[in-house]
Amino acid sequence: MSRLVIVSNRVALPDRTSSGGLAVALQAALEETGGLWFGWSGRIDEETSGNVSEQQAGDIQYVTVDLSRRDHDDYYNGFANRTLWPLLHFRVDLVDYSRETYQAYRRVNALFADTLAPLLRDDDLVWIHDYHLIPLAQLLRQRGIRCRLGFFLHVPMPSSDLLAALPDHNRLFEGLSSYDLIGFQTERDLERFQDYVRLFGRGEVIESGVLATAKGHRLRAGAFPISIDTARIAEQAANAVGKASVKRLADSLSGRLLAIGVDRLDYSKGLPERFRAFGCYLGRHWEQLGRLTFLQIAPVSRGEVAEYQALREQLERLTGHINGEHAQPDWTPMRYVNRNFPHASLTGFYRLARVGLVTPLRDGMNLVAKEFVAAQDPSDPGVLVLSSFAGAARELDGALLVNPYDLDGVADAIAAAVEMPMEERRERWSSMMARLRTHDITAWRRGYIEALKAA
Ligand SMILES: O=P(O)(O)OC[C@H]1O[C@H](O[C@H]2O[C@H](CO)[C@@H](O)[C@H](O)[C@H]2O)[C@H](O)[C@@H](O)[C@@H]1O
Ligand SMILES: O=c1ccn([C@@H]2O[C@H](COP(=O)(O)OP(=O)(O)O)[C@@H](O)[C@H]2O)c(=O)[nH]1
Repeated sequence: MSRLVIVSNRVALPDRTSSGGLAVALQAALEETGGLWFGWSGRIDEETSGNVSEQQAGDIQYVTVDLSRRDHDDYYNGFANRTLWPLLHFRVDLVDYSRETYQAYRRVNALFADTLAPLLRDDDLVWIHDYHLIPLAQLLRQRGIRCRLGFFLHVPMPSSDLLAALPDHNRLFEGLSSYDLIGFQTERDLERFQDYVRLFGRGEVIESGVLATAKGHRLRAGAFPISIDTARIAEQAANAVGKASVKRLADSLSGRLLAIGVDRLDYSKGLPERFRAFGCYLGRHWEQLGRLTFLQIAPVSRGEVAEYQALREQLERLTGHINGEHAQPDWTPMRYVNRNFPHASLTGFYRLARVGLVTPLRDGMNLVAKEFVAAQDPSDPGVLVLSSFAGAARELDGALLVNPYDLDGVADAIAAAVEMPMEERRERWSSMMARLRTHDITAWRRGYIEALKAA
């Protein structure tokens, strides 16, 4: 059997906590098969990049590389998170491009290729993840690597006119043609990629999912919606009811209903809009005043990047403003927490909630939406209010779908969730849960790996 080698910038090392969906999902996938996980150590060396560390946990071998302060600033904070991240989330207005950070991006990809190449065997299946590592396959091929190389994009693929705004976009996206298979979160992302290949890559779409590049190279692409370990989340949530942190939250509600949001503190998640929509709900639905408390968990993410710092300040102001306007002596409508919680508590929090608020402006998938559903009590499930701009909206048909820019619409959806009769809540939840039971993390991994073997 081939060994699975996963490569990603973010690695969920056994001794670290991280709150991104990629790390959570890949950890679950590797636990089933074992294999090698290669990527950044999460450590910054003041002097140089390239110090390699190894550790083993169960059947998973971790090999990671430290980055220098300069590479971390220019590759991770810079080109990955100030150029590609906003571009791929349709935020051309926030794109900050410089040749210097692009050079650093290529330099770190070359470092990854140099370190990884000697570890690879011919029959390995190498699965490379996300926008940090687009050029890696080309660089590995240049180093004589012949094994199968797959790529998965966790974030959205925007329309080709937006991609074309990136200087040197042809050179960057041409790198994708060295992969045997390119995976996207949704069919819509795949369609937009195919448009780009036709319009700007001078390639051809032979049939859906089979492309010919300008140089005549054939490659495959497909939609593989990522998912969660549904059974494990459901079990964790049921067990979490007895946990002290969950009991404390339940007691603190004093009989009121709970609405919950769980997101990295990122502008793609639509948090200012969500906070304002909650303020709108308090104003528009005064008949429900005092019935619902909103808890937003938002661990700080990419905190060295200016746009993320500005967002944090904006959310602090908004929370103060909304609470100041609507709080009563014995009730604060909004709780805002910048801490990272383990799944053992988080799943219990989801289960306590009547309303799950997942309203990103754009999101590749959004695993929180799926976790919220899987964590519910089948006899008394909560209601998911979900942005139609999250990849998850394509699958979770029992959610109340909203446009996150329509604050009144989101406010009305919150009110509808509060009033929704038990029978309708159960119906909506059952159809979503049925989907998540069959399309779980194992189905995602198997679906992709089978397609990579066949490519
Ligand atoms: O590694 P970080 O910079 O701390 O960021 C965390 C991750 O954020 C993004 O996650 C995406 O992947 C999820 C799983 O497929 C998906 O549900 C979500 O919609 C995406 O935003 C990013 O793409 C990852 O590379 C980061 O590790
Ligand atoms: O305090 C937290 C906040 C988030 N998460 C996890 O981080 C992931 C977030 O993934 P999602 O796809 O929703 O968004 P991303 O952060 O990857 O953009 C989910 O598994 C969450 O349960 C967590 O473990 N603790």
